[in-house]
Amino acid sequence: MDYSYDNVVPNFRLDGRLAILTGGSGGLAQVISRALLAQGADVALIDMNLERTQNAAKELLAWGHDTLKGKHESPVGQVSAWACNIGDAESVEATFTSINEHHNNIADLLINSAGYCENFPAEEYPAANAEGIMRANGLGAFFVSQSFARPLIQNNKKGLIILIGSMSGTIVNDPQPQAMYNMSKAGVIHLVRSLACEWAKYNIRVNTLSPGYILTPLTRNVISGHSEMKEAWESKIPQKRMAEPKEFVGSILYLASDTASSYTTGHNLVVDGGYECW
Ligand SMILES: NC(=O)c1ccc[n+]([C@@H]2O[C@H](COP(=O)([O-])OP(=O)(O)OC[C@H]3O[C@@H](n4cnc5c(N)ncnc54)[C@H](O)[C@@H]3O)[C@@H](O)[C@H]2O)c1
Ligand SMILES: OC[C@@H](O)C(O)[C@H](O)CO
Repeated sequence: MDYSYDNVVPNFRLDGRLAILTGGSGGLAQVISRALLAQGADVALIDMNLERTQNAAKELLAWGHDTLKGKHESPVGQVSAWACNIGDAESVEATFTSINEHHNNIADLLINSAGYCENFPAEEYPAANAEGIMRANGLGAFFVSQSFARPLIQNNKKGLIILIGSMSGTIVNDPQPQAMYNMSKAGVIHLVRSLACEWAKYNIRVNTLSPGYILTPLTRNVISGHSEMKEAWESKIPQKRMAEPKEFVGSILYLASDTASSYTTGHNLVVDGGYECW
């Protein structure tokens, strides 16, 4: 047995890696992107609106230069910003090709954080909305995985995909009605299992990170003006509070690390303050 330091202690550095982070100007992405940069990765942010994404990229890089100076020997990574609707397969393919060309690398870490939630009673859910959310949250997760994996497979390079699911993929939230969001996230969790099995032979690991309630713009939309909603949610969480985005960084770095999670694929890592236990 090799008991050398490197064989025993996992390494969470991401030097030389090119990470693509969708939903790149969103609440969860703001902290995940900083963690990726801090660990040495180059980061390409994708979101719907170019200006917002460019602003997020500027803030990220400024944070990197202010905060990471002297923290590690490697220089602060490159950051880029891209506008793309992940529900549009052609646009996803073109964007991923441009990202790899721009960074002169093949992206080997994908974190799909793009997504949204909306509330309609199931019997009144408009068909166009149902299609829209399934396209973004469900098909979008598939399209970004395809465009990420193709060049890796062609170039025989290993890679890691983390699709952000939700506890809504395995439980039904209460009291807000969100059948299509729940269906989309259940789809993501099983998509991950399918891709993990198909792509293990290419050295591409695929996992889901499923958060519980996090304080971000997504949930603020739901609870703004409805403090009773937040109270109802928190009463059902054993830890009795919503999460902060920073509480997901450890899980992301665990799944992204080749040494810490080399034997983890097809997994749904639920981080929910204990919500699913009750
Ligand atoms: N906030 C929570 O409580 C919570 C809990 C569980 C899971 N999640 C999931 O975490 C992820 C991040 O959510 P967040 O809380 O940061 O929300 P957020 O609204 O702050 O960020 C989501 C981002 O995704 C982008 N986006 C939406 N549809 C897109 C599309 N079709 N193409 C490209 N970008 C798109 C939005 O513009 C937004 O910037 C989502 O997938 C969400 O479903 C959130
Ligand atoms: O289940 C937690 C999240 O997916 C999300 O915050 C919620 O479902 C929004 O209503």
